[in-house]
Amino acid sequence: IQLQTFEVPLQGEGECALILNGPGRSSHFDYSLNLLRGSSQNYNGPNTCITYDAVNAAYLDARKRIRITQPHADWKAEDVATVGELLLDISFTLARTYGLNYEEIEKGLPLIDTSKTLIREICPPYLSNVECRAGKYRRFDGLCTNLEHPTWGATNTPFTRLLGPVYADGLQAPRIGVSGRDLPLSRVVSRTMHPDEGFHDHAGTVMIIAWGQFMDHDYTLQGTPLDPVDKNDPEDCCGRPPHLKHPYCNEIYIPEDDFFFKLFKVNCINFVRTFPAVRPGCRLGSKVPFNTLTGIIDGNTVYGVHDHHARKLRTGQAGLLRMYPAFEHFGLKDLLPLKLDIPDEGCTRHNKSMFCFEAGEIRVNEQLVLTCMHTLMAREHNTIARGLAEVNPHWDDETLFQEARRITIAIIQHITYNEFLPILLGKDVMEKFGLLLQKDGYWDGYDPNINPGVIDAFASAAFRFGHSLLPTAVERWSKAHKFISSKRLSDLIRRPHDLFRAGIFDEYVMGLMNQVAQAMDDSITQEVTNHLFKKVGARHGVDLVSFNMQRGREFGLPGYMEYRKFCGLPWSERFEDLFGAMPNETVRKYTSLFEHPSDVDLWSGGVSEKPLPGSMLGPTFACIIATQFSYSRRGDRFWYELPNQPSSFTPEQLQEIRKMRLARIICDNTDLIDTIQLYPMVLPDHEINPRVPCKSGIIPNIDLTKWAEFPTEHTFPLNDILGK
Ligand code: HEM
Repeated sequence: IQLQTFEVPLQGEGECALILNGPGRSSHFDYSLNLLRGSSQNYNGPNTCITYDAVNAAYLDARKRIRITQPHADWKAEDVATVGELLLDISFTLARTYGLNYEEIEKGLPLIDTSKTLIREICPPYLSNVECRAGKYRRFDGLCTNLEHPTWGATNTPFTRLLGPVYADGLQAPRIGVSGRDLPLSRVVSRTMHPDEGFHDHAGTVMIIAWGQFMDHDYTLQGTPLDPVDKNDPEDCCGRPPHLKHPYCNEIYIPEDDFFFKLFKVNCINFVRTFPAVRPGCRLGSKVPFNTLTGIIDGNTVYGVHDHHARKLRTGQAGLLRMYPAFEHFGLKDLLPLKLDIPDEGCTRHNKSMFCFEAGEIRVNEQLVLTCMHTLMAREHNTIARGLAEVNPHWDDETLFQEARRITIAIIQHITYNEFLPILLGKDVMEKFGLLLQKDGYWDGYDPNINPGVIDAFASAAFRFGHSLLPTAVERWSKAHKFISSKRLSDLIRRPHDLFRAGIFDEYVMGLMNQVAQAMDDSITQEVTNHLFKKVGARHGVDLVSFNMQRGREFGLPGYMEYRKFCGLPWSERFEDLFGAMPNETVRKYTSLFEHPSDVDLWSGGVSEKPLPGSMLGPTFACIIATQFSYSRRGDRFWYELPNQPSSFTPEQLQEIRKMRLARIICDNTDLIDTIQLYPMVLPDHEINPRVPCKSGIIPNIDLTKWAEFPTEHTFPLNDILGK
C-alpha cells in the first residue's frame, strides 16, 4: 500500500487527500464531479485518489444526519461523541464508496489532513490547537503533559491501540468469530468459564483490590451514554422495539437454560456501547472508544479532571478539600462530602434522605471498600496541606492546594510502583519492563516520544483482573486485629452507607489489611456475576463478567491469542497448545465453546492463565499491564522522580516522598488504628511483614520542612508538627 497526503489549502478542488494503490476505485461522486469540471483526473488513473472534495461531500452529507454540539469550553463526553459519530459516519461513507480494505481504513484514512477540509469547522479546539507552557503544576485535564503532543494522556481522548481493532464490518461493529460466525454469547462464556469456586490467594489482602480499583479510577473511565436524569447506565434496551431503543444498545442475551437468571425469567441485560472518540486533529478511521479520565497517574480520584470540579471539591481556604464532619462531636475524622447534586448517580438509596459521597471520581460509591480509599486519600491531602501551612504560613490557599496536590500525586505514584506492582507483577516482570524504582537520586527516564495514554486492552480487559480477586463478603476487623463481622459484597455495591456509623471506617480499613483476597484465577464470585447492582428489594442483579466480554468485543479487541503473540508467547491454531498455559479443564471447556483459539476473549483467557512465578498474573496480562505502567512512567513529564523539569522535586524532597508507605497513610488518616503490618497489601507475617506500632518510627513519615521556603536550622517530621 502506498499512501500519500497532499499539502493543499482548504478547497483543493480535485486535489487528492489520499492516494491508494491500484486503479479503478474512484467513486461515482468523483466521476460526476469531474464530468462537471470537464476533467478526468481521478478516474481510471493508475491509482485511486480520494479528493478533498469527496471528504467535504461526505462531511456535508453526514451533517444532515448527525446533530453536533459544540460547547465554548469544557467539552463533555456526550459533546465529544457527537463529533466522533460524525467522523465515523464520514469514514464509513469513504470506506464504502471506495471499497477500502482493512489496511486502508486503519492506516490510510487517518493520514487525511482534515484541517484542509470542512471538518475543521467542527473540530474541538482542545484537539486541534492547544498551546502549552511548561509549568510547575499539572493541568487537571491532562493537556500538555507532553509539550509536543498536548493531547497525549488528556481527558476525552482516544484509548491507544496495542493491536489494530477487529470489527465485524471493519469500522465499528462488534467482533465476531474468525469463521465469520457469531461468537458464543457473553453470558454463556461467563457462566461456563467463570463459575464461583471461591479459592483464596495465599498472601494478598483485600487491600490489593482496594488499591487496584482506586488506581484504575485514576486512569480509566470509558465514555458511554448515560441516562439524562440519574446519570446511570441507560436501561432502555431490553424488551423494546428497535425504534424505541437507545441507539447505543448492545444488550446481553441470556439463554433460557441459564441456571440463575431463568429463576427470575431474565433473558436480557441492558448494555450500551462506548462513544466513538475524536482523534487528535479530527482524523478519520475506524471507531476508537475514549477515556474520560486523564490517562496518567495524577490523582483524578482526589481532584477530578476539570478545574471547575476541583474548585467544587475545595474549601477555598488553606489548600484544603471539603469534608463532611459527621463525627466532629466524637472527635473522629471527617468523611467525604455528601453527594447532594444528582444523588442517584452511581448510588443506590433506600430513601431520599440517604446520600452517597462526592470525590474527584464519579465511581467513588461503586463499593464501600473503594469509598474508604477515596476517604483516606482526601484526608491525606488535607494532612499534607496542614503540614505545609505549618512550615510555610505565608502560602495562600492556591499554593498550599497545588503543593499538597503535587505531593499527594507523587505519593500515589510511589505507592503504586513500590508496593502494589511488585505484588501484582513480581520482581522479574518489574525488572524486564523497567518498572523498578530508584532508591535514591533522580530517575532521568522521561521519553517525550512515549504516549502515556491508556491502552485499550488494559482498560477493557487486562486491568479488570481485579474482578477475579473480589471476595463474596467484605470483613470488618477490630483495631486489635480480631474479626468482627462481614457483609455480602453485593450489599456494599453503590451502598457505602455503613460509613455513617461512627468508628466503622477504621473497622473496614482493618478488614482490608486482614482479609485474604480471592485467588487470581478464572473463578469469579456470584456477587458480581449474578448480583451486581441489585436494586432495592431485588433478588438478582447483572453480570460483570458478561460486561467484560461484551465490552472487549465492542471495543474491537482482537482475541486472546493475538495478545499472546504480541507478548512473545507462542501463537497457535490449536486449543491443545494451551495445555500448560492454563488448567486442563479450562482448555477443554474452551474447546467445547469456541470454534477457534483466536476467538477466545482476552479477559477470559487472561484471567485463566497460570500465574508466572512470583506474580499474581499470567504472562499475557502481566505483559499488557507492565507495558501500560511502563508508558505511564516514561511518558509522564510530571513523573515524581524526574530531574530538570519545572515540576521536579529537590533531591531532599524526593527522598522524603520515597519514605512514604501506604501503612503511614493509614496510620495518619484513621482514628484508632495504632498497629499495622508494614505492607498492608500482604497478610501480616512475623518475619517478612511484621505488625508494628504506628508510633514506632519503623514506618517513616514525610518531613515537610524540606518544602520550607525559608528553612530554619531545626527539622522536625510531620508527626511532631501535627502533635501526634
Ligand atoms: C466490587 C468491586 C468492583 C465492581 C462492582 C466493579 C464494577 C465494574 C463495572 C460495572 C465496570 C464497567 C463494565 C463495563 O461496562 O464495561 C468496571 C470496569 C472496570 N473495572 Fe471494575 N469493578 C470492581 C472492582 C474492580 C477492581 C478491583 C479492579 C482492578 C483492580 C477493576 C478494574 C476495572 C477496570 C480497569 C474497568 C474498566 C474501566 C473503564 O475504562 O471504564 N474493577 N468495573
